Amino acid sequence: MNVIRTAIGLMSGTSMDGIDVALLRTDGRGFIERGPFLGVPYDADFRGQLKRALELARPLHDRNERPSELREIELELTLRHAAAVTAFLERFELSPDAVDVLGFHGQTVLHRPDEGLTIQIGDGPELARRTGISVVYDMRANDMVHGGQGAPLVPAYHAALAGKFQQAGQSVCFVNIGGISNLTAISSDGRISAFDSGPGNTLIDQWVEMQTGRTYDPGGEIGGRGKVVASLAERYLESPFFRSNVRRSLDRGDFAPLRPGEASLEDGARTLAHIAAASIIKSADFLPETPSTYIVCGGGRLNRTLMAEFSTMAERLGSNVLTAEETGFDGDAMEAEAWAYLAVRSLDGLPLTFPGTTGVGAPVSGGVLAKP
Ligand SMILES: Nc1ncnc2c1ncn2[C@@H]1O[C@H](COP(=O)(O)OP(=O)(O)OP(=O)(O)O)[C@@H](O)[C@H]1O
Ligand SMILES: CC(=O)N[C@H]1[C@@H]2OC[C@@H](O2)[C@@H](O)[C@@H]1O[C@H](C)C(=O)O
Repeated sequence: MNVIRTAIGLMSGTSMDGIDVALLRTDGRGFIERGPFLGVPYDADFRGQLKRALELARPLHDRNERPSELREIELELTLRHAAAVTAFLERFELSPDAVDVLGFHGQTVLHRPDEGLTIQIGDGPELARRTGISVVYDMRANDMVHGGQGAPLVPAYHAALAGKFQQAGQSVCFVNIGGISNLTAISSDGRISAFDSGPGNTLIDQWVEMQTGRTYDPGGEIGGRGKVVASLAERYLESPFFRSNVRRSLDRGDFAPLRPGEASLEDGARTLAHIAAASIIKSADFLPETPSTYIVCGGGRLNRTLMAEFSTMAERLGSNVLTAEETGFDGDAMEAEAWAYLAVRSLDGLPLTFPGTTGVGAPVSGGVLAKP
């Protein structure tokens, strides 16, 4: 009999906009009962500390190494996650005793799959002590030890959600448009193909923040007033990343930001939205079949300019584009839900990654358990 557990997933992603908190009741297999979600934004000062953490991590070669300043940021990140859990429990009137496990992603500060190196800061034992709840953390490392890319990990959860579409004989592709975008395609006969597909919001965010101080393009309104600069789009879309047969997982800094003066604010935002959309379509060429339906989650689904570009390109190829909400999901919550799901799978020693998701040689579990 599979044990159903109550799990809370904690995701702090490459956009560094805050902590996503989501509750799931699941057996880590086919039983999934989604619970509430809470987004806890970071203030500008801590976002600055996280960006500093990326700089501090750059010279590292050992995933456990923590120079003192990086260790301080890691502790602050951990305390903020503990506070987010407390706020979540209070908001939804839940006792810590009602929660079996926290799935704790932490913050990726360095990701070099070619070197078999990925570093997420976040102190799992400290989070367990602070919350009184068991924590599964460090879920990417074991995949890399076994030759995988260490990312993406949400595909195991997407595959569990796709069941209702498979029954209809449809091929469906989940698209997470986060800082980086990633795809999980489930073919009509159930085969999973997943990989990072290119820059998502991160180039748009960096461009808008550099020009206006705002951290993103709300609704894609700025881009909506611009036009695509073809020469800039070609520069990004000609990247070897889109031609390689090896699907590499990406780090936030793998695509250089636009430089000041290369375009007007509006044209730059529009061009980068176009690049984010075109990246998905170009990467989808590596899927075994063109998806009948794309289901878009992640913050990028709220950029109407990006979504209009993507819908036009996808529909030209005969695919339908829906947002997570149009298919009964919560596009903001899915990554945190996935981390709750993966934490339960980790407790049962079930695989988190597969040859079709990270390129790992064989299905492998992962994660480290810290008890309070
Ligand atoms: N209302 C909005 N309009 C336009 N864009 C938005 C809106 N809300 C969020 N975004 C975009 O979504 C981003 C956050 O998305 P999300 O939380 O999915 O990224 P992430 O999880 O940090 O990234 P990753 O999945 O790469 O780790 C923001 O940085 C912003 O670019
Ligand atoms: C190393 C790392 O943190 N990668 C992230 C990033 O953000 C999106 C994409 O690249 C994805 O591969 C991954 O996160 C999601 C949650 C994943 O592992 O599925």
